[in-house]
Amino acid sequence: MLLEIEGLTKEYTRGGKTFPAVERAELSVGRGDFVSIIGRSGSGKSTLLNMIAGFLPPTSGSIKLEGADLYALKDKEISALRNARLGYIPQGAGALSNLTVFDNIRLPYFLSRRQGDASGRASFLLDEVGISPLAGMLPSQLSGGELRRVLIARALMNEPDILIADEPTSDLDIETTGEIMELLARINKNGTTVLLVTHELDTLKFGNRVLTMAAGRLTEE
Ligand SMILES: Nc1ncnc2c1ncn2[C@@H]1O[C@H](COP(=O)(O)OP(=O)(O)OP(=O)(O)O)[C@@H](O)[C@H]1O
Repeated sequence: MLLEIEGLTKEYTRGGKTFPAVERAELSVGRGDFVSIIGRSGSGKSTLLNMIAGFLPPTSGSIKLEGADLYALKDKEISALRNARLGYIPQGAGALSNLTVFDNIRLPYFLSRRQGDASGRASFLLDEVGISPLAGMLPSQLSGGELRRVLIARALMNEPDILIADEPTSDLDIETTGEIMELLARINKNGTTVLLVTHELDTLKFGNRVLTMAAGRLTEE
């Protein structure tokens, strides 16, 4: 199994009270899956994704990537593994404002790997996500949909095993949302596993599995 989540719990303490933002979540994701997780604001979706992406240690439970327990690793090893094997598309903006589109896309490559043709791969990805003419622009010169494409290309730079997207269309209009979702579906068809968090029902049809998050509990339809 590519990704195996067992008994995953994250508790927060606020105002002297401890509560589970994610409670005993179970999820197995195989290669080639396109998994959508839908839930209302505050249901625990970002908390779950942040744990999967290696940013947030769980209170209990485990996350295994091809059998290797993520949080048994040291922080540095988690960062290296994230950079090499997980493509993370953050919510909202997320591109570095002083770098061009091209350099934003190449960035993950220079954070760890030093072999191969980074520029060639970045050019290929620019074309793949349909923004080749924008290579030399700065993020501030792009529309929301174009910026989203930059973040998708950047997440694909190191050929990740799994692409993780946190509400990638929440700030986009209906038409642009459709285009971005079709792009994600095509990337999935080409072999990349996708894990998407959303609160929009319309985006569910693009995946092959749907789970619901409600008050920290994850259930499959
Ligand atoms: N650092 C924190 N400390 C305490 N409580 C937190 C913290 N982060 C999130 N929470 C709470 O945990 C719950 C789950 O939050 P989370 O952000 O995971 O939900 P979400 O489903 O992603 O919401 P949204 O769609 O609005 O981003 C919420 O009640 C939230 O207020």
